[in-house]
Amino acid sequence: MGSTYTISVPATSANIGPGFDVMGLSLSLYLHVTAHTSPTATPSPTNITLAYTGSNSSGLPLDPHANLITRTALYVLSCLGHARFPQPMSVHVDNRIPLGRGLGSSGAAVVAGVLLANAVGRLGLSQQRMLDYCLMIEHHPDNVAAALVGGFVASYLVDVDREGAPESETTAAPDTIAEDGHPGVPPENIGHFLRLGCSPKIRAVAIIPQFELATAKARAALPPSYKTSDVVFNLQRLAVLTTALGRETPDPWLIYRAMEDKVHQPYRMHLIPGLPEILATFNPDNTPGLLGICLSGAGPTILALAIDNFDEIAAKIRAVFDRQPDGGVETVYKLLDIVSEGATCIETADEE
Ligand SMILES: Nc1ncnc2c1ncn2[C@@H]1O[C@H](COP(=O)(O)OP(=O)(O)O)[C@@H](O)[C@H]1O
Ligand SMILES: N[C@@H](CCOP(=O)(O)O)C(=O)O
Repeated sequence: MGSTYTISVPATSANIGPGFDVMGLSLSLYLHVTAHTSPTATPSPTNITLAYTGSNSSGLPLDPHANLITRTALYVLSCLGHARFPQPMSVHVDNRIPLGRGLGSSGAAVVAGVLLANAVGRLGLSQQRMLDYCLMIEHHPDNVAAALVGGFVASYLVDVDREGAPESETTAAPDTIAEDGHPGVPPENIGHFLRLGCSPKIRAVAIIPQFELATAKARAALPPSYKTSDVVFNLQRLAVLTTALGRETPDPWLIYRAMEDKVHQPYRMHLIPGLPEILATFNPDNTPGLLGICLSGAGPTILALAIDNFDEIAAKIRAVFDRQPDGGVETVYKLLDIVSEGATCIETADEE
């Protein structure tokens, strides 16, 4: 008898201002992957037939060795001695997370691939071990940790020099890392995470420009070193932010200031028309309900955390994009919840 595996992975917003490569929030927008065993299908070198539906799939490769989800799954299986899927399977992807917008689409794809391998190969990997595999593909832990465990998550990689973690890449795209070759069996426990409190009153206003910005390009814009005062600026804010979002009644100005950043946003301004004005203009006094505003991940999406007046906040941010030169920047608005559940995988036995 065959089985069906249904995997859901949330989108994530990384950084939340000062927490570059550290913080992630999981959001109510999902990548869904369904895999059916096809016992009567002819075996193939990978045993995978891949198909996509939905709008966020154009241009994505259907070759199992090139596609980020199946490539990740094949990588995990190969580390554990399986050259391919144990039996022929049709894998169907319904992706609601827009690509290259700073909402963690690649992190979600990697997490889905690891969960898929774990399920079809009956590998019995712990959540911690799954994170190790994710980190061999996507070297910054913020998106994958939040997508895997859900909620408001802080994470770190162990020291690369002493404990063998993959070096945090600044220029390589997630896609190029695994295509370069097999990243190798991960060392144990290379990433650690902690779920933090987040008030249920907080919702996420996501303003998504209708252009893609590859994370690799936005990472390449960052400088090789930082001024001590800029690092201290971020550390001060990050320490406050970790607790400020969890208070039952969020303090808007405390959070607003705690979401400022001098480590990545200033260097990415030129890649997102409107970002300087958006960050400089709106605050809790002139925009009631607003708690804080930042670039989501590597951008170009803007993330505003808020407790009220969501549509008004969205309209103000969108108006800035509308006013940009050469006809403005088209945007889509999504009001998202911060979800406490991370990635899930459910197995059901097919009826005979
Ligand atoms: N569902 C998916 N299936 C296959 N590949 C995906 C999927 N989601 C993302 N990717 C890959 O990740 C790339 C986007 O990654 P990235 O530049 O890091 O942006 P994002 O901020 O969306 O994570 C896509 O161009 C694609 O190559
Ligand atoms: N910390 C990373 C986060 C990238 O997130 P994504 O959603 O844009 O892939 C960075 O800022 O580069």
